[in-house]
Amino acid sequence: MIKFTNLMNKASAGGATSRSKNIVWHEASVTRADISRQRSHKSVILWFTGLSGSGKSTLANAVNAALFKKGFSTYVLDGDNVRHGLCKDLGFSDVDREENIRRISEVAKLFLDAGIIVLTAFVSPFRSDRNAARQLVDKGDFIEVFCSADLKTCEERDTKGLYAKARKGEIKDFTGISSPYEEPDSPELNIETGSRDLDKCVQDVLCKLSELNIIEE
Ligand SMILES: Nc1ncnc2c1ncn2[C@@H]1O[C@H](COP(=O)(O)OS(=O)(=O)O)[C@@H](OP(=O)(O)O)[C@H]1O
Ligand SMILES: Nc1ncnc2c1ncn2[C@@H]1O[C@H](COP(=O)(O)OP(=O)(O)O)[C@@H](O)[C@H]1O
Repeated sequence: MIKFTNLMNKASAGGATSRSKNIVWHEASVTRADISRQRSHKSVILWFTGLSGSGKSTLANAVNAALFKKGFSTYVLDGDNVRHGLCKDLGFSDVDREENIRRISEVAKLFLDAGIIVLTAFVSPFRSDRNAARQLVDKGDFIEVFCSADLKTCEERDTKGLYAKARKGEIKDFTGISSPYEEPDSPELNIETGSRDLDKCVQDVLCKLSELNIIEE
């Protein structure tokens, strides 16, 4: 299924560009490189994507705890939480999801500039939106972590009872049921969160960070 892009939305995006024409970029006096040197680690965006119930929040928070314990500066941006504040005006139509991911991508980029390892846990079902997030930052700054758990497993877990509601038609546009999930083509990490032990999944992520010289084990 192809994502429906609202033409009105595109038109207002053009308006935003013209509104910002008198705005001048101000260079920071403390740079990301300065922060990185002081903290002895690089910053990066770890972008967890997958179906509801695939294990994004669990894995992102477990990786966060492991990194925090080692003394790294980290932060988790979680879909459910962000939708209580910054994105509380958004629903789950294709257009709203696109705007949700656009805002989160910009916020994640700010965390990157602040020298923080930022872990985002959003369904982010559309390839184009995830690729747009990737394009916002330099090569190597964006690590896509596909939480790979099939629909059957996620539905059996149904930790929030949302699949049952979606099957009964009580929630519309539910990912995997009545709204598509487009799997990543070539994520930096493909983790079998449907079948692999959580501890092993955490190790997979830490190994990747070490291999990429983001952290030193
Ligand atoms: N229609 C529909 N589709 C998918 N998910 C739904 C929906 N309605 C509510 N929820 C709950 O909202 C969480 C997903 O929010 P996200 O911001 O991650 O979604 S998205 O990236 O904008 O697609 C998602 O959280 P997770 O289960 O942690 O993925 C659900 O709890
Ligand atoms: N390897 C794993 N990684 C992450 N979650 C797992 C794993 N194995 C089992 N789970 C379980 O799957 C459920 C996933 O829920 P959650 O993290 O809220 O998913 P999501 O954020 O993708 O909706 C949790 O109950 C978690 O304990």
